[in-house]
Amino acid sequence: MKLSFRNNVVSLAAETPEERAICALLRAADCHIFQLHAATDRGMAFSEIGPEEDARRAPLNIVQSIAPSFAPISNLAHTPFELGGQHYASIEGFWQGLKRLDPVERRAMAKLWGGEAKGRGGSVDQPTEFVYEGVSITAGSPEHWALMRNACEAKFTQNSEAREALLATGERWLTHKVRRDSRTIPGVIMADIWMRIRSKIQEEVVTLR
Ligand SMILES: Nc1nc(O)c(N)c(N[C@@H]2O[C@H](COP(=O)(O)O)[C@@H](O)[C@H]2O)n1
Repeated sequence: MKLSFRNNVVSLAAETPEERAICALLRAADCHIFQLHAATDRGMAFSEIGPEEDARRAPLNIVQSIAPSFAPISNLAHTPFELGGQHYASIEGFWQGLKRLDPVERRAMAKLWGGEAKGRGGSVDQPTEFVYEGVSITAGSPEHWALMRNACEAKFTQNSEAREALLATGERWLTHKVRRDSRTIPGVIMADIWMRIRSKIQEEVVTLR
């Protein structure tokens, strides 16, 4: 094995068939992070930490423009689900519909997703009080957030693509930082909802094994 250290890069070149076999095995860990153990000048060892993204444990900011593998987590994504006997095309369609007091308009919002749901919803202010399933709710209250949590639970339970995307975030911290934070569902509350649902689904997966 030839060993060199130049420009902060440790290079190892296989010379024997055995060493080439080890290199072939390590191809599965291409781009993974390894920790260097070099306590003496006789040799060294590298222990695997894991894939780069997981190893760095960088928080993931869940927004519509995130990498496609995580995009179904976004509230704007087209992730059909049902709640209270009603069909919704996205969480955003559900959430923005709560701003409409007219049931026909609320149902129309339920069919939307993406920028259209966000844009049409943003064109009206959230009334301070609104009624959902016969219950009067104060905008921006924990009861309002509970509606978001219920809708997200329905989405991640019923929509396998969204559930797999959420599980694929592993243990990473989730955030929801957007240009202008919502006054009714602040980003920290939204991210907390996703992480709590993720923990619940992870526990269910473990119990099913
Ligand atoms: N800019 C932007 N990108 C995304 O990917 C988003 N999910 C959001 N925000 C969503 O908008 C809703 C709150 O809107 P209001 O403050 O009630 O108008 C909520 O679903 C956020 O996730 N923004």
